[in-house]
Amino acid sequence: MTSFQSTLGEESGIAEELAESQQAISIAEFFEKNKHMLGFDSGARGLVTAVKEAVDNALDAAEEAGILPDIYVEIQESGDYYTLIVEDNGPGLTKESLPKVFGKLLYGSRFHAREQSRGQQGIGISAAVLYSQLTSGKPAKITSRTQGSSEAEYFELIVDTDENEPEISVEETTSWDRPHGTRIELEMEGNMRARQQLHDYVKHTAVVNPHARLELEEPNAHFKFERGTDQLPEETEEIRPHPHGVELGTVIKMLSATDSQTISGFLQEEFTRVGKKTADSVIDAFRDRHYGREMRWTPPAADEGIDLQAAVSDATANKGPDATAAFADAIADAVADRERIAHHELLALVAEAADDVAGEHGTVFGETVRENAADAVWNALTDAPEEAVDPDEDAVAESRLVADCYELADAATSTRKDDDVIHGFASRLAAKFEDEDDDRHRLTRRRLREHVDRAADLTEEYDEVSFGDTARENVTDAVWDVMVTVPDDPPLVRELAGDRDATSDLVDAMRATDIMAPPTRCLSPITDDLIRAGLEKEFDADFYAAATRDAEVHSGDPFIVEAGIAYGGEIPAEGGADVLRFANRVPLVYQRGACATTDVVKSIGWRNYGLDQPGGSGLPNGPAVIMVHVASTNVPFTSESKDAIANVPAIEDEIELAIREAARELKSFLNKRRSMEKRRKKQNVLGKILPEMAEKVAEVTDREEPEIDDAVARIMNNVLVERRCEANGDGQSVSLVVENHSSTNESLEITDIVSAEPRNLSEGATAVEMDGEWFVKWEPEVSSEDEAVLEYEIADDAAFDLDVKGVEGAKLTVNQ
Ligand SMILES: Nc1ncnc2c1ncn2[C@@H]1O[C@H](COP(=O)(O)OP(=O)(O)OP(=O)(O)O)[C@@H](O)[C@H]1O
Repeated sequence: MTSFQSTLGEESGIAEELAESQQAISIAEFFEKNKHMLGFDSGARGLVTAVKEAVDNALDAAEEAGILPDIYVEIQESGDYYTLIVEDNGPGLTKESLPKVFGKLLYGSRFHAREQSRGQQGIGISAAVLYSQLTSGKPAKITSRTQGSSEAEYFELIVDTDENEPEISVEETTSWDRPHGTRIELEMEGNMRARQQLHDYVKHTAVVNPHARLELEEPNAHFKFERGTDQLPEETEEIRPHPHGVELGTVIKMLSATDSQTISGFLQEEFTRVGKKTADSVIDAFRDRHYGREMRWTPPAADEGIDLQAAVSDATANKGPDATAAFADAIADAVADRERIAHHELLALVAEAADDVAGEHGTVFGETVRENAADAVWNALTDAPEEAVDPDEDAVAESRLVADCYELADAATSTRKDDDVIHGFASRLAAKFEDEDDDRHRLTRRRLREHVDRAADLTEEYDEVSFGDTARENVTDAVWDVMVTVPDDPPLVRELAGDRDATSDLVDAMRATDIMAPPTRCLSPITDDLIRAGLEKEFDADFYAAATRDAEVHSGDPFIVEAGIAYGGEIPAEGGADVLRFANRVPLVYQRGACATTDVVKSIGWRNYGLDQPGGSGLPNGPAVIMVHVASTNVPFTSESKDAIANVPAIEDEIELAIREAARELKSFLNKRRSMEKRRKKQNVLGKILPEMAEKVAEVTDREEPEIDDAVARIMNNVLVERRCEANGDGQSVSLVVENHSSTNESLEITDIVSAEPRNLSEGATAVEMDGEWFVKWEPEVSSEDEAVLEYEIADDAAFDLDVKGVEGAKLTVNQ
C-alpha cells in the first residue's frame, strides 16, 4: 500500500489522491470475497446451502401464514450443472416484492423483527440466486401465486451486480397447479459430494418440523417425509426490545422517533418489561451515573460539642428570639435523628422545619434564611474539627470527615491493615471530599474511585504499605453504598436526544437495572414430547429422553434450549455419539467443531451418566444420539452462513443444563438396565439350583416338594403377586396378595380377568363386565417390605387370568 505519511502536511491534495483510489465495490466482488461466510465456498456446499436457504424460507413463509408446509425439492443433473427446484405452498409473494426478495441482498422481513424465525438477515435466498447467476450465467426462474389469485406470476431475474438491483428479463402470467405458493428454479455449478449433508439436512428438518410434509428428489434418491402432526407450531408474537439488549446507536434513534416526552414514558412505551416501577429504578440508576450521588455524613454525637442550634441561630437574622430558637431546635433535632445526612436531605429538612415553625409562630422563613441555615449546618457537619485522636497525645485537630472515612475504610479493609495506615488513608480521602468543587459532595462512582485511588496511592507512597485493588474496590463500594441518589429531575426526551453522553448514561443505567426477562411468546420451542417423538420416528433406539429448559436472555434476546437423547437399539455402537444441532428448528450441518453445542457436549463428563468417554473428555462413545435445539429471537451464529452457534456463556450454560437433564434420565435407565441384567443372571442361577434343592429335600425327608416361588421372590428382593384361593360354601374366596420385597416403593396395575361375576370385592378395586368376562382392576401402591391384599368371592369353577404391569418383568414373580 502506498504510504502518504511522509508527504502529509507538505503537499496539498492528499485527500484527492486518496479519493482516486476509492471506489464502490460491486456485489459480485463482495460475494466472491465472502462466499465462504455465506456458505457457498464450494460446488458441493453451494448446492446444500441453496436448498437450505430456500427450504428455510418456505417453512417460515407457510408457518407465518398459518399454512401446514408442503415442500418439494428437486435436484436435476444437467451436464456440469445442476438445477435446483424448490416449491412451497406458502402465501406466495406479491409482484412488487418478488424481485427484491430474490434479487437484492439484505432485503427481508425478519431483520428487525424480535420473533423466532429461521431467517434473520435478509441475505439467504438472494445469495443463492447470486451464486447461481455467477456460476451458471443463467437467470433465476421464479413462479409465485398469492392466495386467491386466479393466475401465477412468472419471472426470470438477473441481479445487476453493480447496483445490487434485480433486473427482470421475463415477466408473464402463467398457470400453476398449486393454489398458492412459490417455486424457484436455480441453475448452478455444483456436485453431489455433499449428498450425505443434504440428506441429513432434509431428514433432520423433518425430525424437528413434524408438521411439515417434505419431499426430496435427487438423481440417486427420493425421500418423502409425511406429516407427523397437523398441529402448527405455537404462533409467535413480535416483542419490543428488552432494555438489556439495545446498543447506544439504537437508543439514540429511538429517542428521536418516540412520541414520549419523559424518559419514564419513553422507557415504558418503547421497551418490553418496563412498567412505572422499573422505569423509576432505571431513572435512579441514570441519576447515579449522570449527576452522581451525594455523600451522607454522620451528624455529630452529643459529646462532640458541636452546637447546631447556635449555628442556625447565628445564621438567622431578624426573626425574633422565639421563632429563631424554635427553628434552630427543629433543625438540630431533625439532624440528630438521622444516622447519616446528605446535602439535599438537609435542604428538605430545613424547609420542613421552616414550614412548621412558620405555622406555629406566624413568621415567614424565606429562601435566603433557609439557605443560610442549611449552609451553617452543613459547615458545622463537614468543617468542624474532631477532638484529638488520642487525648493523651498532642491534640490534633482534624475534620470530622476523617473519622467518618476511617470508620468506612476500616470496616471495608482486611483486619491485617495497620490502624495508622487506615487513618492516613482516611485523612487523605476526607481531604479529597473537602477539595471537591461541588460543596454538596456530589460524585459519580468513577470520580469516587479516582479519589480512593489517589488516597491509596499516597498512602502506599508515604506509609510504604500496599493498598491493593481489592481493598480499593471494597472501600469504594462501602462509601458508594452510604451515598445517596439525588432527586434531580432527569432531562426530557428532546434534551436527551441531542446529548450522546447522557444517553450513554441511560443505556448503562438500563443494563445495570434488574429487569424481568423478556416474554417468551416470541419463541416457539419444539417441546420435549415432540423431540422424543421426532427421535423415535428417526432412530430405532431402546431409550429416549428430552428436556426443554425455561427461557433465559442473552444480550436482551430471549432464548430456550432443548435437548434430547436416543440410546441403544439400532444406533451404531462404534465410534463417537452423533450430535444433532438445531437453531430455530433448522438443522446445522456444517462447522460442527466450531459450534458451542459441540463444545458443551465434549465438556460434559459422560462417564457419570453411564457412557464410555475415552480419556474422560470429548465426545462420548457408544450407541447414542444427542440432540440440541437453541431457539431465540436472535441466534448468535459464528458467521452469516448460520452453521455454528457462537460461544455465548449464557447459552452454553443452558445447553449444558438441558443436556444434563436428559442425561440424568439416561443414567437411571442404564443403571436400571445393568441391575436388571445382574438380577436376571442371579435369577437364572437360582432358577436352576433351587428346584434341584427342593427336589433333594423332598427326597431326603420323604415329604412333598416345597413351594419355592416365595423363597425366590425374597432372595431376589422381588415383587411377588400371588393368588390364594379357599373354598367357601358353594364358591371360593380369592385373595390376590402383593408382597414387595424390593427396596423401592412399587405402583402396580393389576387386571384379573375372571369368567364369573366377582362378589364382595374389597375396596380400591373395580369390576367391569365385557362379553361374559369380568375385568377386575386394582392399582395398589406397595411400599418396600410391605404387602397389599385384594379379596373377592367367586363361583367355584371360575377361571382366572392375571395381568400385572408397572414392575419390570425381571423383578416380578407371579404365582397364580
Ligand atoms: N418462499 C417464500 N415465500 C414467501 N416469502 C419469502 C419466501 N422466500 C423469502 N421470502 C421473503 O423474502 C425475505 C428475504 O429472504 P432471505 O432468504 O433473503 O432472507 P431471510 O430469510 O429473511 O434471512 P436469512 O438471510 O437469515 O436467511 C424473507 O425475509 C421473506 O420475507
